[in-house]
Amino acid sequence: MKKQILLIHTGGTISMHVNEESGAVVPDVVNPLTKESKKLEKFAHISEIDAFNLPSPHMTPEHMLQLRNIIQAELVVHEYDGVVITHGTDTLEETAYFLDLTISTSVPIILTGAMRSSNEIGSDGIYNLVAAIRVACEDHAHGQGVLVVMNDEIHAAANVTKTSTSNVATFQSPQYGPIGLITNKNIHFHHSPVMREFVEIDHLTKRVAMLKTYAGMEADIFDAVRLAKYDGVVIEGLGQGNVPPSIVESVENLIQDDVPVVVVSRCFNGIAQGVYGYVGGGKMLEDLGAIYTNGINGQKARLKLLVALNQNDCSLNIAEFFHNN
Ligand SMILES: NC(=O)C[C@H](N)C(=O)O
Repeated sequence: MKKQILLIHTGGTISMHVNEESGAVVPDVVNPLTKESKKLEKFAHISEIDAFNLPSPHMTPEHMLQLRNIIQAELVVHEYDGVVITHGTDTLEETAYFLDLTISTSVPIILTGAMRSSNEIGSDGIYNLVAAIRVACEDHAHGQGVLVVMNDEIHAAANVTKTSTSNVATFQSPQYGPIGLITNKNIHFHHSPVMREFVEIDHLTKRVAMLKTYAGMEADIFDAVRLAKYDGVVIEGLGQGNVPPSIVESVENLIQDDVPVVVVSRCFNGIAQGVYGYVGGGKMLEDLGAIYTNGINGQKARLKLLVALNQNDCSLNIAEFFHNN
């Protein structure tokens, strides 16, 4: 029997075309994917919702929360076997992770997108969408958390990241690899995320800033963040999570103001940790009260801190929440 899939569109290149006069890739008034319904019905019964039509750099955490609310409400009213979301690829990993942290369901939720718009040669949109629908129909996809399906691979939301500006194989999970792959005939899951996290939120009033460190960084940028009264700060540190000595005092000031400071690495791979005891070394920052975490990238650590700061019941200890992942 055909499965029931909820398909939610949010925009992105998968819903755009190249304007022949200007050569620019632009959003369509009518989503080109709506013309593809017949192709999709071969794989599942599809119910469609046009949530947004946004290039993904226009997505905000508020849109992500709206999307989460749509999904929660739909899953209460209908017995869907899976949910597929089309999304721009620039911030797709952020929406995927936000939904992963804030929706508690075993129903598969799959995000997909395209690197080439609907009328470009080698357009990958409809191909990825069909693959995502096939994965959403799979029994093995249940209970795996939010997944990203692109270019014949299945990735867990916490690990996946966009690695190339334009290559169709852009989505990779540097630490752990994909959790499954898709062939013409089959969907192969070969491992599962070991843990799931869930935070109940219904508002986003607290703000989190993220700063990337670099050789010779000066303190004034940090001080501007402190003056702007952000509620939390994520630092993309160097190597294992170290920072230039010039900013140590500013970090200390933030921590003394009770602003949680989470340190990740600007490295593509590996885990930031308090190892070095020199000025600005991770051990020193940890002793000052900076929070280290297990290998999520900066943009995801930022969302995780945002979600933690905006939790409904304040029961979550922020440092523990980061240490556990
Ligand atoms: N391939 C894409 O979808 C990129 C586009 N700029 C977006 O994120 O909306």
